[in-house]
Amino acid sequence: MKIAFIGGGNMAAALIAGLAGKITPGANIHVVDPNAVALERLHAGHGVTTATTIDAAVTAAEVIVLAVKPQSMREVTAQLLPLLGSAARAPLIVSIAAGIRAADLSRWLGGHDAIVRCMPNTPALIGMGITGMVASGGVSTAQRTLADQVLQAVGTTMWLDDETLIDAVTAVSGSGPAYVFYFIEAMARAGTELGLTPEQSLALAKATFTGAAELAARSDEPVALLRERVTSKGGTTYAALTSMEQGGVGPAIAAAVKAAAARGRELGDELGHEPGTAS
Ligand SMILES: NC(=O)C1=CN([C@@H]2O[C@H](COP(=O)(O)OP(=O)(O)OC[C@H]3O[C@@H](n4cnc5c(N)ncnc54)[C@H](OP(=O)(O)O)[C@@H]3O)[C@@H](O)[C@H]2O)C=CC1
Ligand SMILES: O=C(O)[C@@H]1CCC=N1
Repeated sequence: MKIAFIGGGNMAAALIAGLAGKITPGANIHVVDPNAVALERLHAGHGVTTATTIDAAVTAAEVIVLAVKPQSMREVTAQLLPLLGSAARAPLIVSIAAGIRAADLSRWLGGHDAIVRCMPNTPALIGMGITGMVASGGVSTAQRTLADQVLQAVGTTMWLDDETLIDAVTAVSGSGPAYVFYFIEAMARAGTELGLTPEQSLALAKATFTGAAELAARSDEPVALLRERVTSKGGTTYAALTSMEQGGVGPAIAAAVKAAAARGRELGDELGHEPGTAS
């Protein structure tokens, strides 16, 4: 299987680390990015082929992953369009960009509608990603299977029928690793303020997240019950959770997740409209 990546930044690097040598040899992965240093790192690490501009090797691939910032997507599709027209067969386009809608991509790509819009996350780097995915009308069964194979190589996949839900996936699991890291940082900082060394505190916070997340993942019981088992009556956890309730932590997290979803929709509106027209 030949896969091309347009954009070789953070998320592409996480996906390539999970894919190269597993689903396909690194030499079958072609990466385009203007940054020669980033390309050299990917080549040295995974044996991928590289180019600084979109070339024929991109359209020779069965799958083209669009992994640029949403703001770069229009420019990239304009560069891709002439090459797509001369490709021997229509490749599957997989977009991982937040906000950008499949209909806009299809329009920018001259009506090409073999598009899977998906939202992975950076734990893909260690094969523990989760990806929400939606297929547009022109995606064949074989191409859907292909997209699933690619994203399953870096974790689990969840197919959705309704593209608008991708903004919710983005808000929960796409951006989610950052919320977890934020929580780990805050807990570790507090532990240091309580007298632990930074190393001790960080190790405790990280191991607690790993252990609790794994316990929740492996358990059939409700997460609320797992939480209650930690919470001894009148004990320390009760004191902490009461403080969180009083501080509005739950609603603040809900508001943060909704802000991410709203930003996804806003990016789609802002970037999807034709220049010079209202969005
Ligand atoms: N980071 C994450 O956790 C996740 C990101 N995503 C999505 O993935 C996409 C990429 O995000 P991320 O990897 O974080 O961003 P990065 O900025 O790290 O990567 C984007 C890369 O694309 C390059 N680029 C810009 N223009 C072009 C072009 N014309 N042709 C080829 N490459 C180009 C950029 O180069 P330069 O920097 O020189 O402009 C950069 O190296 C975004 O759309 C984002 O929404 C989705 C899920 C999770
Ligand atoms: O922050 C962002 O916009 C991207 C999308 C999901 C994770 N990172």
